[in-house]
Amino acid sequence: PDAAGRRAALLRERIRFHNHRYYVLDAPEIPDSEYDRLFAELQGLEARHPELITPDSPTQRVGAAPLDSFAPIRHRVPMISLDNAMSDAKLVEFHQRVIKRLDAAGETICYVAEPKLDGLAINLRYEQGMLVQAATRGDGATGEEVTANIRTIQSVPLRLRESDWPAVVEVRGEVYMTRAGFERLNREAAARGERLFANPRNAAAGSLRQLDPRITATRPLRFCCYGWGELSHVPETTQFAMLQRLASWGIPISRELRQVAGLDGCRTYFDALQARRERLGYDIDGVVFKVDRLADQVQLGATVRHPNWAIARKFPATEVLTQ
Ligand SMILES: NC(=O)n1nc(-c2ccco2)nc1N
Repeated sequence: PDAAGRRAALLRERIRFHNHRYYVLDAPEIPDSEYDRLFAELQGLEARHPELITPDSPTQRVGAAPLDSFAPIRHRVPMISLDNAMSDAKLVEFHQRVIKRLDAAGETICYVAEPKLDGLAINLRYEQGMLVQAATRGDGATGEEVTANIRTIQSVPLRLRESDWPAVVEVRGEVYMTRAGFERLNREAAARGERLFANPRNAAAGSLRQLDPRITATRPLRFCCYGWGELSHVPETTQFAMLQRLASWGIPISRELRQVAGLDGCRTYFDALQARRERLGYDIDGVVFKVDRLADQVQLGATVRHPNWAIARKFPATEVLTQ
């Protein structure tokens, strides 16, 4: 490609790097003014040479035409939901079932622990490293295609970093809104005399359900990965290592992700997150524990409704007193 093509490719790569630093790592390396200059230069170059525009260009995040409806998408791997443990006794029962099914009496099971985000579950499909499709969970078997809306979320990479990813990578995670983003959104809606959202989860769901991606683009949505769907091959042997790999490809994962040892490790993590619940900056309704070894997950399998290798240890419902 000629000089303009090379310059466009360089700008895309540098803007993608700085987007990752800012939106995924929350650790920008350059001031906003320099970022804006790079972005404006790429926009100018693409305006003069439209043939240089690529689907993964950072300028292609805001969709144009609104849709009439969302297309149905059948999940290659069903998106099943977590079973809930509403008490410590139920967590003990879950752990004892794991021990029994793995015939692991006397062994210490390693679990992966993370906050249970209160948003909505999404599947992101990447082919050859490019984001090609995004779908809601729906009923677990069939969801709705929301690709244009998901592309407006800055923390969702349009193209995976590195090049050691499998040909097909389906990323699963939660689209959510921080409390600060939710409160700013409602302040702006109130100033315009519009209806307010009841909570961040409804605001996130409502923003993704917009047929016009230009509206979604104005909403402060975030994405956090917690797992995966179809993978052409699985390059790691544990849940924790697999999530670190997804993070190396530019996918945001929870900074609260931890490996914990056995039932006591789960209890300690649960108590710690419950104590910090109000200071996280985003709504969680519990913590999730998953058996770390993928071979154990396969051996434990799943029922029609839930995996046998994961549990959501929920917080007691808080009494919300409506004024
Ligand atoms: N909502 C949430 O934070 N989830 N949901 C899962 C999940 C759902 C099915 C398997 O894993 N994991 C986490 N952290």
